[in-house]
Amino acid sequence: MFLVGLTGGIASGKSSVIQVFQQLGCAVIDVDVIARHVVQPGYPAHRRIVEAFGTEVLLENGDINRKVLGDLIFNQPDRRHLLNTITHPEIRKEMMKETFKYFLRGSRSRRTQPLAPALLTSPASPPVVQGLHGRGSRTSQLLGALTSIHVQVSEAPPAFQGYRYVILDIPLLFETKQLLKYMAHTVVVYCDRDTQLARLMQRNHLNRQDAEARIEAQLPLKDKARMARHVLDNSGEWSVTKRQVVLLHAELERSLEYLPLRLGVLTGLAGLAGLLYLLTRCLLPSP
Ligand SMILES: Nc1ncnc2c1ncn2[C@@H]1O[C@H](COP(=O)(O)OP(=O)(O)OP(=O)(O)O)[C@@H](O)[C@H]1O
Repeated sequence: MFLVGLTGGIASGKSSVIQVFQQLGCAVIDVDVIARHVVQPGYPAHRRIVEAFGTEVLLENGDINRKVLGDLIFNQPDRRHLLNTITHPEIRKEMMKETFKYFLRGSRSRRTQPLAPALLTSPASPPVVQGLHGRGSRTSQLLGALTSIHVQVSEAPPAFQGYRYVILDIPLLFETKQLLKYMAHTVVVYCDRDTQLARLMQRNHLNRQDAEARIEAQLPLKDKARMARHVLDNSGEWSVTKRQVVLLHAELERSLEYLPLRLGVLTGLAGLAGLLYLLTRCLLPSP
């Protein structure tokens, strides 16, 4: 199994893309959900945050008041660093736990493939995607090859159990960089700025100025796209984005990067079984 970090910008389409991966049967971990989970009352990070920042960061029900905490660390690098040193190890631990659960669970990806057939029967020929760094022409070639790739996705023999890769949805993957080293692949859900602005204004009912301020507060999406190994260009029609997701899923499924960990675990288990066998033979009296 290997990890795939997925990120993007505000309203660039991350949640929409994640939904497609889920429909394809992929394992997805939302790191934002984990970050909220580990600071709940009763967890070590909650206690340490209260020790470090005082009870004024608490709501009446004992939950962390994220707004107050956010204001406290705003423009305060030392305090932000302190908060990160409290939360990041807990987030990492939880993330690894969730990943391990997926490692143990069987794959649903061979059984649930509702999206790909729908895409294949779509009568519309896919428009050319104008991606970054000349990706547009390559993307359209790949889109043309979708049919053969789909066959590989859906008809691959059930030669393995467990997920080959897990997607981690990490909004600040490139900003904090903390989790980058664990990712075998990085994916950015990109869309051009005008489209991002229009979608953000529409979705959040914002005026242009407020929407622009929110976009400006983030690392530019173009920079994130340059740092990523894969870019899903969501500037165009949704059907085009869905096809890109199917292609990327097929590429990741074909990758052999899942093998080292699986072989390592299998070798470890075999070694353990051998050891137990030898111990039993030595300790039990022979008949
Ligand atoms: N290709 C598309 N065509 C039209 N609308 C789209 C497309 N992709 C996404 N949208 C719309 O744009 C909005 C933003 O998408 P989405 O919520 O998936 O983005 P996000 O990156 O998860 O946003 P955030 O991080 O701000 O929560 C939504 O209203 C969604 O329906």
